[in-house]
Amino acid sequence: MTQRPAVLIMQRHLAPLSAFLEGAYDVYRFWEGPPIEAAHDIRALIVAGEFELDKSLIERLPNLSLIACFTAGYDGIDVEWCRARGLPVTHAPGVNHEDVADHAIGLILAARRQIAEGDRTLRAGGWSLSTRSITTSLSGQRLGIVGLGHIGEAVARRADVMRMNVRWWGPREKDASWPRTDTLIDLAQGSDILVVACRADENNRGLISAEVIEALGPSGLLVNVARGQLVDEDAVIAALKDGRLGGAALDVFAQEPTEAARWVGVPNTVLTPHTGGATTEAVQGMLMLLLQNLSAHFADEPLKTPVAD
Ligand SMILES: NC(=O)c1ccc[n+]([C@@H]2O[C@H](COP(=O)([O-])OP(=O)(O)OC[C@H]3O[C@@H](n4cnc5c(N)ncnc54)[C@H](O)[C@@H]3O)[C@@H](O)[C@H]2O)c1
Ligand SMILES: O=C(O)[C@H](O)CO
Repeated sequence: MTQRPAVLIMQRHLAPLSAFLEGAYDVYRFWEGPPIEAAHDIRALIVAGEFELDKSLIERLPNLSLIACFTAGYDGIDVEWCRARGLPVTHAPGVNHEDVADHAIGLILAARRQIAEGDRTLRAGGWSLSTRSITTSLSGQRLGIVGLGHIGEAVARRADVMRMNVRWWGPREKDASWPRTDTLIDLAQGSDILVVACRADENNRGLISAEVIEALGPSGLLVNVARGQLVDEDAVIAALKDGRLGGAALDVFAQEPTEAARWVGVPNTVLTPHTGGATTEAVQGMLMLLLQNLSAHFADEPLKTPVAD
């Protein structure tokens, strides 16, 4: 009988994948203890791309031949380093972007129309007939998108229907229906709402800097559905506290899970725990790609969705 390939799942929240892998693979789980005995057998790592992948672990697995990333983002993986060791990396592009775009619009609505705050006020008995909050209309708002990839485009399409005025910025010009600004600062200065939707890598850490936040200004809303490391989070908190930034609606954070205490007393924020792409449907699509990549790899066939660059 030929030996089944062994795979190692790195993060505990990916544990449900075991049930789909065990038919074809010997499955190890990192949180159950480093796979010292099985180190020689492990052929693939299964990872969530937002967590830093420990290079020293990779070096301890002599027969590792694939890094299979369950997620769209792969910022935690040093792809060049892996490539230099002949280790291909796969990910799950083009599967969860519509859900993330829905989430971004949800965050914008929650923040601008005070839906989350209204819910809190009502439940605390704060609804009185003597006052009524007046909120901001989304129609006509200038929406800036940082990174016009799968998510950025899906946000732009939704914003068009909602009669917002869309512009975008990214390092490369591309054929798109929406105008691209010359610089990120131009985009921030000319936006009421700035949605961060780009890939995160070592070159764009802190891209949404204090200067960009300043340019967005006291009535601007910052939305981040991409990665926390793209934003100078300390600068965002400071600007929110002293009114230099109007609001922030965030699904991703510098540290995940973010400390609840970090957000106490930070006004005009709507926060969600990195659930933008977490729908049953998207997860099924991501699982499908993971299984296809693994079986292609072990059959010596071309990978379905390798990291392209
Ligand atoms: N919140 C969530 O649950 C969730 C879900 C999926 C993806 N994400 C994150 O969102 C990112 C984008 O996802 P996608 O599916 O749109 O990926 P994508 O590859 O389709 O698009 C990424 C875009 O970023 C652009 N880009 C690269 N570097 C840039 C820079 N320095 N400045 C501006 N733009 C830049 C690229 O040109 C590309 O258009 C992922 O890499 C991931 O980190 C988050
Ligand atoms: O990149 C993704 O697919 C999501 O952020 C989940 O990690």
